[in-house]
Amino acid sequence: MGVSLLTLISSNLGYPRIGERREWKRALESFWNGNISESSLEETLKDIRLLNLKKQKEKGIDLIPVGDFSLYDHVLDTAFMFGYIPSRFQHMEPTSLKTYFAMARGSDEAEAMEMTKWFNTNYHYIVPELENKTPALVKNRLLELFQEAKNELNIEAKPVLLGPITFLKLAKQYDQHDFHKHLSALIPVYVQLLTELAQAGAKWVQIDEPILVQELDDSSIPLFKEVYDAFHKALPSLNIILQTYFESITHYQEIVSLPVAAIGLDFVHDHGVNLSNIKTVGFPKDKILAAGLIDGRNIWKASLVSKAKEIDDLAQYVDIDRLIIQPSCSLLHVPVTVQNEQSLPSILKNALSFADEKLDEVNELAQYAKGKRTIDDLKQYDRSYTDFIHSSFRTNEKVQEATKNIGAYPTKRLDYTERQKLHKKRWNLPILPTTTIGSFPQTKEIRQIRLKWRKGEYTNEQYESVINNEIKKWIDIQEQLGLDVFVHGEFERTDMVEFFGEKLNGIAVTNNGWVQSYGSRCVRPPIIYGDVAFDQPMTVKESVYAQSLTSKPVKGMLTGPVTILNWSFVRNDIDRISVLRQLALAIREEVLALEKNGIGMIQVDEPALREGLPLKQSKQKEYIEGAAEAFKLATSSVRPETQIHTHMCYSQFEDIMEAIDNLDADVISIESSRSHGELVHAFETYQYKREIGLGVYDIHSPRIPSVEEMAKNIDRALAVLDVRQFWVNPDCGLKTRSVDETISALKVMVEAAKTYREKITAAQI
Ligand SMILES: CN1c2c(nc(N)[nH]c2=O)NC[C@@H]1CNc1ccc(C(=O)N[C@@H](CCC(=O)N[C@@H](CCC(=O)N[C@@H](CCC(=O)O)C(=O)O)C(=O)O)C(=O)O)cc1
Ligand SMILES: N[C@@H](CCS)C(=O)O
Ligand SMILES: [Zn+2]
Repeated sequence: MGVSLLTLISSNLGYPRIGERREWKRALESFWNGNISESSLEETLKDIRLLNLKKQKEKGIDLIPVGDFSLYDHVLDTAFMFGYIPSRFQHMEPTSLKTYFAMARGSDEAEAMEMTKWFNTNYHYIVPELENKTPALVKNRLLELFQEAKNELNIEAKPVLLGPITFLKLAKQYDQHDFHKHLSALIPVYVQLLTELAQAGAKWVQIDEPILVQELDDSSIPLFKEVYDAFHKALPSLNIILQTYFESITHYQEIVSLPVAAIGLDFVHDHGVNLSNIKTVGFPKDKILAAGLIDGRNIWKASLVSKAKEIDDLAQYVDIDRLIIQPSCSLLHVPVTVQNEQSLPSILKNALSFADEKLDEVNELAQYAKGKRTIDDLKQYDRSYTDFIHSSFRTNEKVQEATKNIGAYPTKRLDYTERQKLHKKRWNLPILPTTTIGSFPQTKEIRQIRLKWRKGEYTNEQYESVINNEIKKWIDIQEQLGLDVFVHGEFERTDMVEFFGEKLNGIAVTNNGWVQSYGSRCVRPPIIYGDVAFDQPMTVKESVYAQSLTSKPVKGMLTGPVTILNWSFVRNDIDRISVLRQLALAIREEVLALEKNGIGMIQVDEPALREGLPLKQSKQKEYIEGAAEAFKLATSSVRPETQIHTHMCYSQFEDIMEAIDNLDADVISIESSRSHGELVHAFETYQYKREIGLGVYDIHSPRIPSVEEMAKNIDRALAVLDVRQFWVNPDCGLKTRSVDETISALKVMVEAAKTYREKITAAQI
């Protein structure tokens, strides 16, 4: 250690994989569809990877990451590289792309691995399954990527890899008591990997241990010591950056004392705690501080003047030549560049900073730290954001007034058990009612017609008639399938959040602000830039039309306020709870409009509720209360006869059962099949009394599950839930599936429910 940086000063933690125009997604999907060969895929991906590296170099970044690029997910890459291939894929070739994609997406023979949220983000990772395997360095992909950067672009890159403790903490299919055994097996494999990198000339390696920002118990700390002592002992001259992000680290003193060259801390999302620790405890003189100063999670321009002051502040505790300036986390969570946005008002556009612009900000600050920029220079940069903040087009006084008087909106409904009686009488559904989550396939044809409509090549009437035809087609399909509660199919929506972002006042949407969500799937998070207000009904037309076609109940389908908040880029000049309340009041109006127009079941989706949970337990209660308040604000104004549904997916719910109960929804559907029944255990201890559908099949995989598989999932659920409270539904919406896959899988689902009903009726006789 004791490294001196000399001229080195700026770094990046990770760059978006998807390409400026989602070239990455298109290549992957073409390969999966059999339209391009493996070598053609590799070639396109290499081009994207090199372009990304080149851009970062041109932006003056000194430490450019490699290994952040992935063909699907970086956690899966880590598992794959170390040979953690679940037994159900063991018959496949361990290094082939086919095996890798089968693990991620499932195959005809084997279910996909579980996918869940990456900390508190809308990015999803594949959960490693250890199954008592002994790890080995099957293929050193980091070495290949390091050499590629060196040979092709003469870049001495910084390999980035997930640290062993975070990797194991995120993994499953092993006994927690064996944690240390698995860690001991992994350490030499990491050492081998690092040794090969060092031998190839790598001077810097970034090891991500984001688990350090969670409230780890004291017993975890010696594990970090064991790991990083081992790395240091084996490779004393390799500069390891121990990188954390998304919050402040716990056990500050112990962590900054670990034998690594640099500690990477987030100074944006740490609530001031990292800085305060530096000030009160100090920062080791022999270490480098990799300071995450530019927000990697939001899209507003930074105030470089304020950031420069933060650097000055840090420089009182850490020598300026021991500072690395960098974003707070990987830029995977923001779109590539503002340059390609043509439709935003210029005052808003000028206030935005995506990945490329953030790297410019990092570079500007690095120049400042080197004495090559003055505060006056930085003031120029800050002007456009200041203009935006002070502009009046963002303000809606009526909305501000309403949120100040939030107590005036009652949130208490008639008791759930009383409501349930009314609902049973109103709909008289069979036991184990079958339904779906909302969306049906968004086919290429629908998307292309939407594109034409947006370009003015289709009139509003033509577009609406296409959507209505789809609705009608799928109402008929649902009748034929024999489902009990229908949906209209969400064909008019690009995305469940973006759609509402487009319709509500105070929110802007982008043309090209894509961010990877899972696999090749991307989202364009809306930008909440001003006071949010309901303008006019957003979903009534389609729901009413669908309901007019059938005597079965059709669920109205909305996205809840918490999810809109968590899946958007949110203004940072007022607190999030105020924005949440504004959203809740806007959705409340839509709920009332649906009810007024005869829709009796209204589903308000909150899949992002768990995701917004603060990483620190101490802050979770406040968030949960705010989220429940917002959901109730949005949904409680309806008559007792109206049934409120909600839906959640992609998360662990075991620890928030009470919070889910507190939403006071009548029916909830939760994703559960991909976690192979783990959620079901929560109901052994938590007495959940409301109606509930635990997803009986995984919608991410093209595979059609058998009646037996679905029946197994129903069995599992009914072991802990009363048959009268259970609904049968898929895990999530079906927008990503093909028409054939959807119909085939739903046929099986309805058959599984019917078989079960008959079994129960026979048993009762
Ligand atoms: C439930 N999920 C969601 C999350 N976050 C959200 N914001 N929304 C969600 O639904 N987080 C958790 C999960 C993640 N799940 C998904 C599932 C599916 C997708 C997905 O399919 N994304 C699409 C993009 C969707 C979209 O906006 N489509 C536009 C078309 C845009 C486009 O590509 N246009 C083309 C022309 C049309 C064509 O040829 O296809 C073009 O411009 O060139 C639309 O429908 O109009 C994706 O493609 O990745 C995401 C998250
Ligand atoms: N209603 C939405 C929920 C996704 S989480 C859908 O079905 O796509
Ligand atoms: Zn879902």
